[in-house]
Amino acid sequence: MKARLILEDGTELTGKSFGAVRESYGEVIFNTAMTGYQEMLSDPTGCGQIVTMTYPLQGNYGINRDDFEAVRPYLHGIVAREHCEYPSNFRSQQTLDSLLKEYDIPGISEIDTRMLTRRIRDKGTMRGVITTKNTPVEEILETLRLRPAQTDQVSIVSTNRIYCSPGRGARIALIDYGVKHGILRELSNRHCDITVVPYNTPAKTIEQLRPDGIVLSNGPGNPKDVTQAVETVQQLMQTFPVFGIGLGHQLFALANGADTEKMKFGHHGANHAVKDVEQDRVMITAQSHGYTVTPASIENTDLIVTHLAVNDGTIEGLKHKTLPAFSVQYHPEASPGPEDSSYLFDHFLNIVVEYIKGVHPNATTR
Ligand SMILES: NC(=O)CC[C@H](N)C(=O)O
Repeated sequence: MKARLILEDGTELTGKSFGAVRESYGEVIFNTAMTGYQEMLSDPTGCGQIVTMTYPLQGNYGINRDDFEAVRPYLHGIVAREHCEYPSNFRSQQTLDSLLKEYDIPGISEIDTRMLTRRIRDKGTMRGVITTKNTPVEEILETLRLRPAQTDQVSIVSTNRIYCSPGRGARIALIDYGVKHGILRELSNRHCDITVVPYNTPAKTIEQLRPDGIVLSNGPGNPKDVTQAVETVQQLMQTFPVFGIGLGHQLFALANGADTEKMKFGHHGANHAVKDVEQDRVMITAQSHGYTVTPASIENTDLIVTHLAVNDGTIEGLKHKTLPAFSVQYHPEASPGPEDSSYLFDHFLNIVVEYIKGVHPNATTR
């Protein structure tokens, strides 16, 4: 069946429908990862996005039980050069097409994704629609113009009640703004006693859990849409070690008086070089963000820039001058992508152990 992708600048591309047959609106971004479509389409950070995959073939190794980054995918659509209907992989349990149908997510293939990516790079991220209907372009553009920007993504993807993933190690309160399973896996591998709390949990409730450290998760949308988070982070960082990832990094910056801004087309992929300025070392990282911390806004804060993106010099990591709190814009849990940065979880847990010793000088069990 024929489908069209229409962008707010009037671009109209015709391709072939796969996945759900449904009209879907979203922010059209491009992702440069060469593998990992299952992880990317189930990363809650993508809630509200139509993702153009720059790697030309999608679906060729199918979908398996184990590589999801959330219980369900939240993407608003996927754009591919070529979609493979007959996957070949020993782990494959279903096709990309059937997964998208199951969750009512439309896909469009046979699109010139190189041209589309260049257009997004030139004009910046644009809103768009995938549709199989024959609605005239002018009518669709008018609907796009009138549609308010989505601001409720975090409340859609966050858990709505507290749950535990028990362990015998450090007790970590993880604030779920749209957490990827990769972060839970990294903490579980290190025996953490994890309590996941909804995005709007008050600081007092989190304090009552008596955590040893706080992780602020990744998540979708504009950090400024998560209004109550700033105050919560401000309170928690006075008492506990804090590690922010992705949206958690941006909220940590806002909580310290810095500012964030929208990027032209963001960083989405599994091959972004980041420089650790203190260690003078470069890592290849997984990234997925459309917002960034404004460099000039750091000046009068207690924050220090620890990491920079090699391609465009944007801020990729921060730490507090005096408190045991730090954050990274990229994804140290990879999923998908290189695991160069998993040492950050060890770094955080070392800080947590120091904190435990400070609070309980005789602690021996951890
Ligand atoms: N990686 C993330 O958590 C993304 C943060 C935020 N939604 C952004 O697009 O910038």
